[in-house]
Amino acid sequence: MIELLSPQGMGEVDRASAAAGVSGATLMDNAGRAVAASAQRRWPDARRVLVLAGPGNNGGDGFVAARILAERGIEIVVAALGDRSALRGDAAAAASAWTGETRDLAQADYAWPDLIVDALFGAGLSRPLDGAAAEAVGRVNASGRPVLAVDVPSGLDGATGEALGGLAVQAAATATFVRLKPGHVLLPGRSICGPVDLADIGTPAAALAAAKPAAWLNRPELWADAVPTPAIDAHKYTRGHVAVWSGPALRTGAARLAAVAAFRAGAGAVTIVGERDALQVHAAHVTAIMLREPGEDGGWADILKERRVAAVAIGPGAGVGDGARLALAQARAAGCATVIDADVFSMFPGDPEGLAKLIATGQGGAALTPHDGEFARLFGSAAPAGSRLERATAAAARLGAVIVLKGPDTVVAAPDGRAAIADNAPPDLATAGAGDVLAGICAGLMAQRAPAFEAAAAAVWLHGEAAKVVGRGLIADDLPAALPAVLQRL
Ligand SMILES: NC(=O)C1=CN([C@@H]2O[C@H](COP(=O)(O)OP(=O)(O)OC[C@H]3O[C@@H](n4cnc5c(N)ncnc54)[C@H](O)[C@@H]3O)[C@@H](O)[C@H]2O)[C@@H](O)CC1
Ligand SMILES: [K+]
Repeated sequence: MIELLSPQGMGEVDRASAAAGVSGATLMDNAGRAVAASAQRRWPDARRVLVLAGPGNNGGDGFVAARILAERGIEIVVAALGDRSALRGDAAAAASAWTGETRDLAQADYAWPDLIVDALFGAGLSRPLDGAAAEAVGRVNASGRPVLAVDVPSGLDGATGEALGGLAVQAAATATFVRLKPGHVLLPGRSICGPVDLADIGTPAAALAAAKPAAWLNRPELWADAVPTPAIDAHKYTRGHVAVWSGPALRTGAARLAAVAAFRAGAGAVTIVGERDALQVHAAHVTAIMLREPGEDGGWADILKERRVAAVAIGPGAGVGDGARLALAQARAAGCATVIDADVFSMFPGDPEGLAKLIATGQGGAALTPHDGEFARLFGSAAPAGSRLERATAAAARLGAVIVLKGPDTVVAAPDGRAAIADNAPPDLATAGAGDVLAGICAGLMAQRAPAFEAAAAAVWLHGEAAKVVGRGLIADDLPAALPAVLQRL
């Protein structure tokens, strides 16, 4: 499992390393060597390297990398921010061990190098860049030279993936240590970092053991054990029955996309429930999917109970009428796992507590799948602040449900604080109906008894992989049909 550690957590690990017998100087030496290795692996032909060294330990890593690369015959100039005598501790020692050319940052020649190593600021960045640092970053970005960033590109907040004050070095690659940070994965950070090399720098296991991950990268190792494969004696209802609530006749597409996706994700049976005129439209499109009127068989609540519905998807094309609201309440009361999307968020504008109360009436797992706009609508003026990771985590705790904050870096967060960030969604997924498919996959997995967090994380990953199978020209209708190829690979 790929853990993400906050920059603050990383600092604690570094301090615990010293207590466990591995000094900061050793870690810095290993970090600088890792930077030199990345530089030579990625830019084997670089003969002239400009190292920008800042006033803290990130700069210290830069001085070590400068020394190692110079020992290997590469021409190095270090351009340092601030006075060398102001350096402290390990960074001061690393700077003293560097005997080659050093100039003031303002004197750096950006036309000279084949490669720039950015060791201005790392985890210690505490405010937007200004003055000489800001000017240097502007010149680096205008230089057209490739940049290898040390730990994080200077200006980028490793916790949030945001450039503080909107200014950060644009790296061609980033060399980081021990663990990825959320800012390497969340956008725009992921784009600002380029590909990230992760190096072990000899951190003792005891120092890492106490570190609580800020999140995980959304990969199958995180949820594969919780996503079932059908048992040999399975029949359609034991595999899991999904009911999808449909809106009116002229808005049936979203519910149908969700229903087909739930089926492809492994539900044994899928029923679309809606008014007769809507079902007539569905009937022209679906075959194995069952169609029921909410009034039939004694009503929606009875369908849920008698047909042993395990999971309900409600929201895609649902409309905001009383019918959908009642259907949601009855799904919760019936103990169904519930995926809540789209129109449901418009039923509770600025009233997340109202939705939380309704969710709490049932025992089934619940996953909410808003995009940023729906998230804002649901939370109104009391929306949680911070990065997408922080907002999703806070929202999950407030709602007592899993939150899937959709976007190119979808965050899945659980009320207990676990979170997963996806980095596998191609831009082709920015297409109408893709969210309905995601809700359906999630419901299909929850119907198979996957817990809400694992089901949601798996759904997000499968959705991204299915989109990659289709590639350019993708429309949402293609996604369910691409799922078998992805499921086969698991
Ligand atoms: N033992 C350790 O702690 C290790 C740390 N490592 C490196 O150390 C880095 C963290 O070092 P530090 O905590 O010293 O932090 P940084 O080197 O990122 O920067 C800290 C310094 O910059 C100043 N500063 C912060 N924001 C500023 C701004 N906007 N403008 C001007 N000055 C600003 C701070 O006051 C401080 O002097 C990591 O990113 C990593 O590269 C590695 O050497 C591995 C071991
Ligand atoms: K840096």
